[in-house]
Amino acid sequence: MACDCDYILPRMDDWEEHYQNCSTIWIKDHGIEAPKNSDGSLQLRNRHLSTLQRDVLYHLGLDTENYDLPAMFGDVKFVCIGGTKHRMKEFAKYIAKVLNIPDDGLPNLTKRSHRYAMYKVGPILSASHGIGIPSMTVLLQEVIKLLSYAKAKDPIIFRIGTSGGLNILPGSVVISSFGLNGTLKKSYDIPVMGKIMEIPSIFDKRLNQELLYIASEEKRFSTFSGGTLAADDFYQGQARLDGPFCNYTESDKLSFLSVLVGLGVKNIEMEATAFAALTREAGLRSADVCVTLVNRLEQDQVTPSKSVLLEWQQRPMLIIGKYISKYYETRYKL
Ligand SMILES: O=P(O)(O)O[C@@H]1C[C@H](O)[C@@H](CO)O1
Ligand SMILES: O=c1cc[nH]c(=O)[nH]1
Repeated sequence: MACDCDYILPRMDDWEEHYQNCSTIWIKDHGIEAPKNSDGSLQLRNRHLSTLQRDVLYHLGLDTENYDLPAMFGDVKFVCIGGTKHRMKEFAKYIAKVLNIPDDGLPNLTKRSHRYAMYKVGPILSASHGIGIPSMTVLLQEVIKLLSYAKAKDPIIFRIGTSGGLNILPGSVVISSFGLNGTLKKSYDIPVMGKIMEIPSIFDKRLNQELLYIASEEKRFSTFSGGTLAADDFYQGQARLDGPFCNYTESDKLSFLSVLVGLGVKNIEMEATAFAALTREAGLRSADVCVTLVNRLEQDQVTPSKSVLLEWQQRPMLIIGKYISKYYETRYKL
């Protein structure tokens, strides 16, 4: 198939075929080669793992000896993660309806660990990750190992989250094009043995554009593509004035937020950098799709009612649900 990497929007029908066949897409989007096996399963680049007789995925409550991971998870094509157990169960129920798959009561597959929640509906895995980068990366790294051991083929992973918006109407959705850390760098910086390891935090451009295209059909709310500040804190880390500590002024806050706007940042949450960085390192295509709960240029507190918040949290689910059903429609011509 001829390579035509610059198309995105008009030819949605052959996207999957194109991804499978065009080896330059990943490199174009990420600047590195995807570490994948020839069958599309993830290749773990850690030679120490081969010395383990069994690998215990401690926080998932699963391991490679007592569970047949290829039989349990080998068919996974899409993984969706998000902060809360409730949201991820709702997503599992929603996607079961969209794909017309019985949901078998949705047992929590991580119940032996009591840490996160994970549900499986056909080829879709839905897992909660808690708040912030450390909690999310533990879940994500164990899911990456799980997908690799299961030999899942070319999986795609989404985060469906909530955030504070910058200059956009609350209830709008942002699909992150890059993650910015608290020092305004496009990287996930993690101390490893006394030194900072920096990993770029740029999202897959093509997936971002496809999701934006799909979201543009939705008329009840607006969706934007833009940068996302991944703060290490909900309060001072996000320039809020309503935390228990604060030694800056409202004008400091507003000038910081306008610096962010000038850098193309559309929203603030607490995971985007690490999510972009680790999925890119793993060769996993990913997108971070978050609804905004508040316009941070106007207020700090999250004040909408519970029912409004729950309705807004369904918006990223709608976009991802449409993407997934489009994937199966185009593949199986449903
Ligand atoms: O996926 P969620 O809604 O948990 O993402 C954001 C970022 C933090 O984890 C949390 C803070 O309220 O919400
Ligand atoms: O303002 C917000 C709202 C949700 N989540 C965040 O991290 N920040």
